[in-house]
Amino acid sequence: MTKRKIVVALGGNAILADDASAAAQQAALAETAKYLVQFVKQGDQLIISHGNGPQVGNLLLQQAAGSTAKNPAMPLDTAVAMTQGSIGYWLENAMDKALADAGLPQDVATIVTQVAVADDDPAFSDPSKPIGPFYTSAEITAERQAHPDNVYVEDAGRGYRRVVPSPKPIDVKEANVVNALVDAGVIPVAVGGGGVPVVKVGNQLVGREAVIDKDFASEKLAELVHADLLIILTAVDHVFVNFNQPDQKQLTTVTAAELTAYIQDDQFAKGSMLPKIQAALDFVNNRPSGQVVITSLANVGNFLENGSGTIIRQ
Ligand SMILES: Nc1ncnc2c1ncn2[C@@H]1O[C@H](COP(=O)(O)OP(=O)(O)O)[C@@H](O)[C@H]1O
Ligand SMILES: NC(=O)OP(=O)(O)O
Repeated sequence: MTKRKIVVALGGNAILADDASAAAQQAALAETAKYLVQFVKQGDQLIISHGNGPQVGNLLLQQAAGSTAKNPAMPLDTAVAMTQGSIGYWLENAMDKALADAGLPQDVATIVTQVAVADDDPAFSDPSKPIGPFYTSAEITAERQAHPDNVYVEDAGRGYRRVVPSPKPIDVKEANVVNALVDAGVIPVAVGGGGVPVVKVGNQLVGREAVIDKDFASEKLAELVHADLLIILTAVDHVFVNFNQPDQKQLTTVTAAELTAYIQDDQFAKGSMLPKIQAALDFVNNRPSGQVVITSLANVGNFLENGSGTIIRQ
């Protein structure tokens, strides 16, 4: 069997459900790693990416709470890098154990990844990426008073959440490093939290306070490393049309043209499934030999056995 190069993007539930403690997130990743090792077992070359919305928002709150003149809070770009480090550590640690349990020799290495964005991206003046915890309507007034510069929005009936700018990724600075690691048989963890947003000023990359969508960043990386497959793991086994309606229908294999028609028909929720679909379209349009799979961690075994999941191709 030929080796496939796969970028796998981990959704929120792969790391954090309700309990934001380090122990609970590590326990979730220990389970996640067992699923990911199934790809390695069958010979695929993996590159792992992950989100950081809850974690980076929590980190900013911790920074603000302990901030003094001698111990200042770090800016958002640095906080994104910090979550790449913490989640990367948890992932390496969990994957090391799962690989050893399966008798596999691969090493795992986290790359602190810088992702280029455009300074004139309209997202900088229109914050949309939810980060950190949910607030009730009773809590949000105090939160707004404590942090008057922050923007908060109501999130689909689930409470209020801080939102920050989320510019589109243009380039991944460390893409060649990621590929070199893959060629050396290492499993890289890269573009964590969408990557650290940077803009180029002369020869200097300068951080920008934003959180890039991890599905868009994973797509860009998949393009740049010439991946065969982009797998977006989330909470659902399939993408649906008429989602949550009595006549909902799961999508199995779907073409870019069909997906575009479904977008025009408003089938995918903004801020949840829509960015995944847009990332999928970008990948198959920019890399016509590539495919995208959207499914859940729990369904990985079925995907490997019989192709279960939503498969998107040109
Ligand atoms: N058409 C759709 N088909 C499937 N899921 C959908 C659809 N529209 C919205 N969703 C929701 O989108 C969620 C995935 O988005 P989100 O939770 O933001 O992703 P992540 O796993 O990256 O955190 C699914 O769990 C599902 O509840
Ligand atoms: N950076 C990012 O997209 O994180 P989430 O997937 O956790 O929202």
